Amino acid sequence: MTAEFSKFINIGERTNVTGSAVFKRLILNGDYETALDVARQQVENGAQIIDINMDEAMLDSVAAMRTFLNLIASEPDICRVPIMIDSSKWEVIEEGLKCVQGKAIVNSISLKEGEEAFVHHARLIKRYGAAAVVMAFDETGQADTQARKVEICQRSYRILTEQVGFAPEDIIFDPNIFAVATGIEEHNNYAVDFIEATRIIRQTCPHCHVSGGLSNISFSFRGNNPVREAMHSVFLYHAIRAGLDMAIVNAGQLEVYDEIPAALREAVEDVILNRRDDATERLLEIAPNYQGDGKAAAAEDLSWRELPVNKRLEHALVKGITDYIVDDTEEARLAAEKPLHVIEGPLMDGMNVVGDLFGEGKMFLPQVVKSARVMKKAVAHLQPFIEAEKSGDARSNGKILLATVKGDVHDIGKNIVGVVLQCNNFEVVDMGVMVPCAAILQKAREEQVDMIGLSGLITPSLDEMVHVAKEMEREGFDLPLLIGGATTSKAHTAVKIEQNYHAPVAYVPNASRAVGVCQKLLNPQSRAEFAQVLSKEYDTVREQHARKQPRSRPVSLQEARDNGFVAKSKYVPTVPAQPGVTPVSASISVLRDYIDWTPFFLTWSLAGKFPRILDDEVVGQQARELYADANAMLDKLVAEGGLEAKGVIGLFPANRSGDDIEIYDSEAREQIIGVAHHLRQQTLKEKFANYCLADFIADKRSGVPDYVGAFAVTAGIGEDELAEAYNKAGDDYNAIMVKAVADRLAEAFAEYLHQQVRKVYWGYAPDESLDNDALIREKYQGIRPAPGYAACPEHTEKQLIWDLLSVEQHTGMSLTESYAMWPGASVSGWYFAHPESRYFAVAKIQPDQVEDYAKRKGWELDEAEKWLAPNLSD
Ligand SMILES: C[S@@+](CC[C@H](N)C(=O)[O-])C[C@H]1O[C@@H](n2cnc3c(N)ncnc32)[C@H](O)[C@@H]1O
Repeated sequence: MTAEFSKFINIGERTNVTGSAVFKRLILNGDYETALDVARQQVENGAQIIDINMDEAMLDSVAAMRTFLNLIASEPDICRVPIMIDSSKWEVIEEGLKCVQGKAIVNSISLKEGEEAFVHHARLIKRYGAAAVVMAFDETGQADTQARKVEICQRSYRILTEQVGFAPEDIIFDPNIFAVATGIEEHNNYAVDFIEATRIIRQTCPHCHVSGGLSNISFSFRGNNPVREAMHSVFLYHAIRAGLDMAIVNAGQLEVYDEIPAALREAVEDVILNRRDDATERLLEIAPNYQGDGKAAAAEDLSWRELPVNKRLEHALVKGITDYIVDDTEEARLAAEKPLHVIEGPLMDGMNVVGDLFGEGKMFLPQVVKSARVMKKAVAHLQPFIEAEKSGDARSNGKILLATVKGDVHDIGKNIVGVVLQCNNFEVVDMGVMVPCAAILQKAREEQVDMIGLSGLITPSLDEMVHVAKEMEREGFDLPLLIGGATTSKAHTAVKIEQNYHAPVAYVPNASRAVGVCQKLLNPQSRAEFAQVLSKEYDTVREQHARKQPRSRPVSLQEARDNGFVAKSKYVPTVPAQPGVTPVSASISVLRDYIDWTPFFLTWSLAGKFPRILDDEVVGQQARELYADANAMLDKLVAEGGLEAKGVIGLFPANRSGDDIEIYDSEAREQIIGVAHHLRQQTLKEKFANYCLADFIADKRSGVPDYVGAFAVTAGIGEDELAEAYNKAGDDYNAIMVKAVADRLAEAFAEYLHQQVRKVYWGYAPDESLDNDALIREKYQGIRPAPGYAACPEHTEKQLIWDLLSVEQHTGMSLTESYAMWPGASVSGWYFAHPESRYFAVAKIQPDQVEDYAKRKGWELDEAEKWLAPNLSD
């Protein structure tokens, strides 16, 4: 169940004029800006694909689709998820396909109008490299029974794969979710028909996907959301097990399966699984009880204290309660033959329950980390007794070495993985951050570990991981290798790492996957089988990668420059009120008001936008607890110190020279004190410019005096020491929490300082008045692009900021050999004041630009290729 649930993809449904009255009104009124917010909110709320539908009689649907998709294309925080172009009109779909830059999904095609039209549309979709939703619909109508659903999908599959040459992994069947409990007897088996058909389709049509529109199932309970949500959860619970791997859902409206009151769950399950003839009547009977706040609030319940000690230990572990753990552990020790038996018995049993619940999606990451804290406390209590008896160590599932690679300092994700593995009885040897390859390999030998896990956040770490894999091969290692971290991906693992090392290499996208992967790789029976699955999967990824058409046509650097950004408005740059370099500091009590909390919850794998996440049906309770813990940590930091925020800014006369920005010592503009080198987008842009950050600064030939700013801030001075102290006390939870909070404070500092720069230090927007929400949405004039991010992806440019601002001297922040910033909780970047300046992605560049960039930087070509690797076409 773990794997099925964690692979399930939810598709956002709000950007659909037929399904959302709000979205329809916005589009009809031409308010595309606010409509974009609807799309953004969905992504922020965890949608992994967004469905866009403009089928409305009053609309020019073709034009509306084009306009909206083009706007989305320039919003990096929206277009990072795939787009599903949803229309019943082919011309709308085709227009959509022309606009979407990444891999699109067409929703939908079917055999409704016969084979010829179906094949024709499929061929066109294939030409665009898109995937397709294929409805279970044929010449005689929409499939309602299991047999018809299966028959139509299998027929479609044969036509698509055999006649059209459609990649099977690009086929998403929609076998029609219809409403149940309608009072019409023939409808009673609809959910079962869907679930069983899904099972057969997934078995008989290899590599295909199955999706559906979830809300249909509960249509007859409109107006009773608790019952609808329960129906959705129960249906998903069974359908996902049968092979449903995506669905159009409102992720915020799902009840946790295990939290559905038992009587309601049973009644709903009777309906969904068609278990009794009177199922509908029984559900109708009890449904009103759950309307409104049918679920009574739980008072603190200490009845678990009455349970036998083993069950109390389990309860404390599952609930993360440390209050009684030492007493309970002691009671268990006195009753046990040996102290070690308490660990191997009730404590491990309890942790297995935690592991299972987490694997099943019934527990969330922060809860698991809290469980680990309880476990550590119990083990710490037992340790002296174990040592006194010299009764040896408890047997673990295996020993895993974890390290953040050389040049990288980020470790929150790695630490979370470490804790989750420990919770599942793996022994973890954590080597920390910036660990050179040789040290990793030496330690692996010394400790005789069973597996090595590498982590990294910034793009240069990808190369370092390739290096480690090659060295493992050269030195004859045979251990499985795990790859994880924000910039790693299955594609990179398949294309760049796996082929360099003969033993299994597994890409682990998040902490919840780590346990399953490690278990499979460490069990001698399943290892070979899993290694085969992995290697097949990587073969497919490599094939797909090789087949992938370039998303858009490249243009020459000259053509790109000819289509550079030209300002629409007449803009006169403002002279900075306080030019030169200014060290700055801020107190944590000020910065906490500028925190953007949404990414904090994501760090802990809770998806949803703040503050709405606090009331979320699924994760709300967890989110509230986590938020309270973070604020308690902030209170403590304010009261006791321990964490310090320091920064420095610089505002300089500057002018553009080609794609470079020359930075001058003074208004005379004679002495260049630094040159910022920028990259230009190099794919064909029909409606937009080929952007380069230098375009936002006046050309030196224009004679217009312009300015650029730079900043570096950290809120991490002291974070490592604080985390270490928590670690020593066995409190992983707060060790991770202090870093997660420091990370938020650093971003808050960047936001706060940028505001001060606009209003005071540079002073080009003295009257700006924006609340924190507007600041987070970047509703202000100007941008602060950060080297390593999409508009300026080349990391070595941070060195110029360090030199111009004497960053190390003013703040203590340093750069590693991969240009990661230390402390980890740090942010740096440039300030641009131009009212039309914006973020964009440089994306893939061509050899002519690489050569030009190398020349400008004074580099050999291979050095340029190394640093620009993520932007080069393979
Ligand atoms: C990563 S978020 C950080 C702010 C967010 N509120 C937070 O607290 O995490 C946005 C920042 O990333 C950087 N950024 C985002 N997109 C970028 C792009 N395309 N190019 C350069 N920098 C970008 C900018 O510094 C921007 O202010």
